Amino acid sequence: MTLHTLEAELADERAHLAASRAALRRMRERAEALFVTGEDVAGDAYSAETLGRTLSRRVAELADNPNTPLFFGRLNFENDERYHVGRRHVTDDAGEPMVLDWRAPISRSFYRASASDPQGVAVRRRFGFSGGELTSFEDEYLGRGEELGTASRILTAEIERPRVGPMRDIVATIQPEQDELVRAELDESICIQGAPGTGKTAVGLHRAAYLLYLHRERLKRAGVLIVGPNRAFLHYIAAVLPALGELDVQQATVDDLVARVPVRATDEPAAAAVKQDARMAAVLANALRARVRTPTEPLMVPDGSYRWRISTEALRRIVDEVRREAPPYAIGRERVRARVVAMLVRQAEYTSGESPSEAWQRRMGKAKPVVEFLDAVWPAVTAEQLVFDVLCDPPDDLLTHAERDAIRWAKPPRTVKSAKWTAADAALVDEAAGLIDRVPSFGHVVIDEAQDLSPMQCRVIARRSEHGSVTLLGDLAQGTAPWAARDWRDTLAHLGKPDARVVPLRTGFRVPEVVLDLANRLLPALGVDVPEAVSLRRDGALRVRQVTDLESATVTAVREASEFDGSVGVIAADVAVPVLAKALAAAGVTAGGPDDDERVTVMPASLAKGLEYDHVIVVEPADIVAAEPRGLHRLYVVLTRAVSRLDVLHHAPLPEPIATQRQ
Ligand SMILES: Nc1ncnc2c1ncn2[C@@H]1O[C@H](COP(=O)(O)OP(=O)(O)OP(=O)(O)O)[C@@H](O)[C@H]1O
Repeated sequence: MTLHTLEAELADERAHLAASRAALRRMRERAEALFVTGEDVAGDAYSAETLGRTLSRRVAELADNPNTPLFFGRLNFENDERYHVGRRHVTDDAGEPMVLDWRAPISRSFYRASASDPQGVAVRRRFGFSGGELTSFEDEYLGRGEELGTASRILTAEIERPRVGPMRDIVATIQPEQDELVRAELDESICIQGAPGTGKTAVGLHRAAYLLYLHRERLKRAGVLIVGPNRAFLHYIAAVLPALGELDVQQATVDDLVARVPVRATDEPAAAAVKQDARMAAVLANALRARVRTPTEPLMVPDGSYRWRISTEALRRIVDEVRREAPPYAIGRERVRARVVAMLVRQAEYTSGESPSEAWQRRMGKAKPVVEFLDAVWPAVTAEQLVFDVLCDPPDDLLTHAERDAIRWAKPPRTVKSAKWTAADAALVDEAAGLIDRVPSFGHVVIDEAQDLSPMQCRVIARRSEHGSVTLLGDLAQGTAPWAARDWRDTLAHLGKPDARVVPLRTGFRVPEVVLDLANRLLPALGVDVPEAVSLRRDGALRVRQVTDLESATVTAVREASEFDGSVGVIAADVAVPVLAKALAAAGVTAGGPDDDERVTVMPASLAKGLEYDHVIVVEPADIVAAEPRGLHRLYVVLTRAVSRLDVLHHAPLPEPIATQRQ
């Protein structure tokens, strides 16, 4: 292409961008006008409110961010059809498409077409932007067998771009192996095993956006949930889905999901290990089942001049039947009540020849002898009470003596209300609540950093995805919890999705090759069978230095790092964080904590999972390793947070696997 035609093409594309922006503005104005008149057209207050909410959401979805390009690609098909591909549909006043949503079926070829399978695409064009300004483009003549693949300059620039602030979407550069996962069917549950920086989180979030686009009504009703390991992580990913126009997604940690009791205590490791074990589900189920008693006497219900009677035998049959049906406990109680009332109805009909009224039936259901009977054979119980009783005196059916001792309350609280629950107790209470009543299920749940979920935490999520599907994201090598998974099949079984496909992702988009080489030296010591990531990035820098004074070396390293663009993360053992933060403050460096959006962050190693910084300064790896039983796994997580440069500062000798060069 000559310079002249190149300039002319750029000018055309810029004109299309401007026209698309104007069209989007008009779409928004129309939505706003509808929003204003919505109240007049809706028949009643309720519909007005629902319509108002839908329209105001629509207005919000059509917001245009001047720094985010409206389109990032173009497809020219062999049949001369031409489409721009972007973050959302934009149509002109006549309803003709100006930009196609990246999730539309036609857009799929933007991600999947290749020289060997052009899918009817003659030319694929990628656009380069700088701050919302269209600055360049790159053409691939797939129809002629030409393709750039990962050699694309625009892809490389996007991957190597300095990071600032929260995570961004990757719609412009989703890779074919990622796209296959993003566009998997709603009914399919998938587990993605990927080394650090292979785009698992990105894929999970884009899959959520894709499914919402394709199954909007169904998922709006049931909901989509993203589960992340902690608040800092949720904060980091929070902007991705709204940037893709998806505002209706709930984000939570497992602790948020089970927050029906306040957490005011922590468990000893031995107690936590037992409480997080899957057997606790059976312990609770057995304890609940044991509350149901076999009726031993007949039931007499006085009713005016009558006195109805149900024999012990008939009552037994009712209770046994409901037991066999095994509904949630509270529903079981109501079923027994309903069947008792049905027997009373039959007796009344037989005696009077008439069907008793519904009011009579309600009255019978609440009659004192009926309630006393229910309280005796199928007593009502709360989830809190059930767990309280189990922890006061753990039953001996499934746990060993030592395990029972580990979880037994040393000093039992006087009442359920005064109990000091731990995080693991909260999951037990949630389990109990799930045994007692039905839990509404989300349509789709994305679970990030899933390798750290305990069996009981998996069950918390399983209850909320029973009628939906899941996308499980994780890396067995990054498992730091005592109960971290060693085999995805176990996690999937606890999640109730044993047949989910386990798919590996291997191409690393974050961590430069030199840094990955260092981190990969830890892999053989981690005891898990996972493939190493292969980095796409040949740039980046690694410095490993032994220093005499860690604090002053950290201050110097932060100053040096601040010379470059992008974020700086100082990661150290949790106990060292206050000391380092103080040293930085004393030196006049502004640094934030996990929840701030400062350019420099001092991050405890235990919260670094899932995050990334352009420049990472790891302080004293030996302390990070020594701080916890799975310290080497933690170090692997920490070393793989760097996007461009990694400084390792140590005073003590480096941990063995990274002290020696790999052969
Ligand atoms: N196709 C892509 N194009 C551009 N950037 C990408 C692509 N895929 C991933 N990235 C970038 O690579 C980085 C790592 O992605 P992400 O956090 O999703 O990886 P991850 O596998 O979840 O990592 P970890 O296991 O460390 O949590 C992010 O900055 C993301 O934007």
